[in-house]
Amino acid sequence: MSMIEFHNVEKYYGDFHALKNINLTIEKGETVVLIGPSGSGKSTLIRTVNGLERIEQGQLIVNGFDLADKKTDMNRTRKNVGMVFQHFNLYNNKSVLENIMLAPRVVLGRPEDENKKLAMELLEQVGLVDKAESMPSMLSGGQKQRIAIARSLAMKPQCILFDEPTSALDPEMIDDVLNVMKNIARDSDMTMLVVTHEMGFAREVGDRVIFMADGEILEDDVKEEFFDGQPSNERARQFLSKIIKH
Ligand SMILES: Nc1ncnc2c1ncn2[C@@H]1O[C@H](COP(=O)(O)OP(=O)(O)OP(=O)(O)O)[C@@H](O)[C@H]1O
Repeated sequence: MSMIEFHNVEKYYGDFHALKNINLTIEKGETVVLIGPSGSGKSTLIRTVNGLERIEQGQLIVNGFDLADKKTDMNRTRKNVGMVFQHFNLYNNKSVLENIMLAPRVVLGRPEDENKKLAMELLEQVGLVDKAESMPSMLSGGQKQRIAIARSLAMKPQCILFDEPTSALDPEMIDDVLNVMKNIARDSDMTMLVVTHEMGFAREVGDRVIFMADGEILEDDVKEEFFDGQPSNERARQFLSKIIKH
């Protein structure tokens, strides 16, 4: 069974056609990078995978559950699908440790000692053990994002969605976050779907690169084909030459 399957998916915002005939299969353990110009539908696509956006037509199967089916229990589906946002979305009135422990405690009922042990291990993994008792307001953007990643991992999801995780960060923070993501891609069998403009990340750890424009997927290539060959789509070629130049 694949992790994510889009079959002829359509999504509208009122009259605006945001996703057009999306067909896409992502296998378990794959790291897929989604790129494209602003407004092309990348966020919309990624947000359909954990039900933050509902689809109007077609079929979207995530870990065996059909998200277009109103009877599907979205809470159950979401347990398996983590998400990391551009703006971190930490709970500002809770400590770093509490941010990481909250969902596993409430949603999974994980026992407190086991929950804390895993949270500390994850803090170690993202290099922030010394911040366990800090409040989010005391952290830099890069540190907040690494905590947001640890919080997502604490649910032990099978799939994790990243929506421009480094776009809101100062340049010197970006590598710390990308390195955490690279380690996850290398060391875990988690499926990762990543919207990013960081082509170094895509080249290094992506398995596939998908290019979207105007709500459509115009390219879906293994990364060697995308970067070392030339994307066959003209718009993808232009986009790539523009972002690689900058
Ligand atoms: N809730 C909404 N209501 C109406 N239109 C929306 C809504 N969300 C997104 N859109 C529109 O859908 C289109 C796709 O938006 P989306 O955020 O998915 O693009 P994107 O490729 O992620 O862009 P960016 O790189 O700028 O984040 C845009 O034209 C946007 O204005």
